[in-house]
Amino acid sequence: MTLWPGGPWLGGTSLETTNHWLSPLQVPALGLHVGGPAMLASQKDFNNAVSQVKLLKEDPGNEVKLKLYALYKQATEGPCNVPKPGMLGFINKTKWDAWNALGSLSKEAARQNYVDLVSRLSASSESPSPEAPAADRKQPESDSLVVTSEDGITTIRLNRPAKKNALTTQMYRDIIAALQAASKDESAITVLTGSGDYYCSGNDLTNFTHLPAGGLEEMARSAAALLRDFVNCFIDFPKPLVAVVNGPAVGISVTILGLFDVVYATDRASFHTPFSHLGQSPEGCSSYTFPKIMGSSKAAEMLLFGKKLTAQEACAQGLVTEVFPDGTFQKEVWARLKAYSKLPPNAMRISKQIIRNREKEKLHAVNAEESSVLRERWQSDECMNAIASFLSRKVKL
Ligand SMILES: CCCCCC/C=C/C(=O)SCCNC(=O)CCNC(=O)[C@H](O)C(C)(C)COP(=O)(O)OP(=O)(O)OC[C@H]1O[C@@H](n2cnc3c(N)ncnc32)[C@H](O)[C@@H]1OP(=O)(O)O
Repeated sequence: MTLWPGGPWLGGTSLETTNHWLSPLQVPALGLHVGGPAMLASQKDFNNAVSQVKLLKEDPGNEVKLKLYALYKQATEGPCNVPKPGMLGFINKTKWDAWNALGSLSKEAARQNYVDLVSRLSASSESPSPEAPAADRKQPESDSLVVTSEDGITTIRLNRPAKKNALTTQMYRDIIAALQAASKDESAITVLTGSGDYYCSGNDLTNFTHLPAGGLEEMARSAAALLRDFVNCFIDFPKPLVAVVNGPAVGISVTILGLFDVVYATDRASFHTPFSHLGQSPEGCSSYTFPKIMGSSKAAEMLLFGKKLTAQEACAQGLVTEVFPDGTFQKEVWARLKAYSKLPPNAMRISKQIIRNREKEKLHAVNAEESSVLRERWQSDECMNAIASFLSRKVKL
């Protein structure tokens, strides 16, 4: 919805009664000037600003347009003096509210505030956008992650195919940075996928071999903190997040799927969470999301006994949205995502917000608990022995 559908931003309005709930003293809280006439803009400055506003390259958004409207009315007509529109005149009522909220701000101060606001808008529309597509922003520290932005989709690609896209500590950090950037860029949808035949083989087990000066205890502490930050980014990610599961998925790459909005998988994919085999315990909020998604006994079979699911089974249990034949997987999935990326981005964000907000507090609490349990597990003999077995090539999952 736009507040000025099809018309000029500063279109007129017919309004009724006054209702001042925002006093002039509260106006500075909105970043508005209430100072004396000595520092105020001239009528000419104001007229220039009115012309300049029509030349802005970018639509400043409804909130700013509303502020501009209110200041313009205050500067040209003084305090709101027209009747408040009825409930059905929603747009006019919103505009009236904005004007009326300026209370008894003087015409001169309103003029100055209008000029200041337009000058800030002009400056920011001329400088490069801070929300450039991810492809134009700082790339990850290593080649193991590739971030691109195209057709309204930011794609975060795990790119370590020789190691089945196992996640190094640097990759966790780079994914965090990529998600933070994607949450602010211009794309409508964000995708996580993998290069090569695997989606991801989970945590790189050699992460546990780089012991810091503080020893095992310090390693476990810092890994738990990183894990918690990593999962928090998925919990809080504000846009539609889609997993394009291009092959088998193991460990944390499976558990975080419960935090994605949509999961598309090739029929070659499998889903494996061998935590008990590794002397570890679930993470990625799966101890909460999996029982919710698939029921407690199916979740237990995966999370306690490490049952590996085929793509079809994962789909039947609700972890995967849809399975595609491997031969047409990429073509079908990207065509669909391109179409979805054309949907109104704000509507998608808001819908996600409504769905996620109800759960956010719980998810953060679960993440904190899972990370702290793992911190202990990583220092256990069971875990150390399992990792040593993998690294000495005795065990493959
Ligand atoms: C900040 C810390 C947060 C921690 C969060 C907690 C996360 C928990 C988990 O994710 S638990 C799951 C951990 N993952 C695994 O246990 C998988 C281990 N890998 C395997 O079992 C197998 O490699 C396989 C089944 C994934 C694939 O088998 P295969 O097709 O036979 O390939 P290779 O084994 O020959 O693998 C090729 C190459 O990649 C190396 N590699 C694969 N996965 C990992 C891994 N997870 N960690 C380290 N290295 C991995 C493998 O060693 C081979 O390397 P090489 O060619 O021999 O140098």
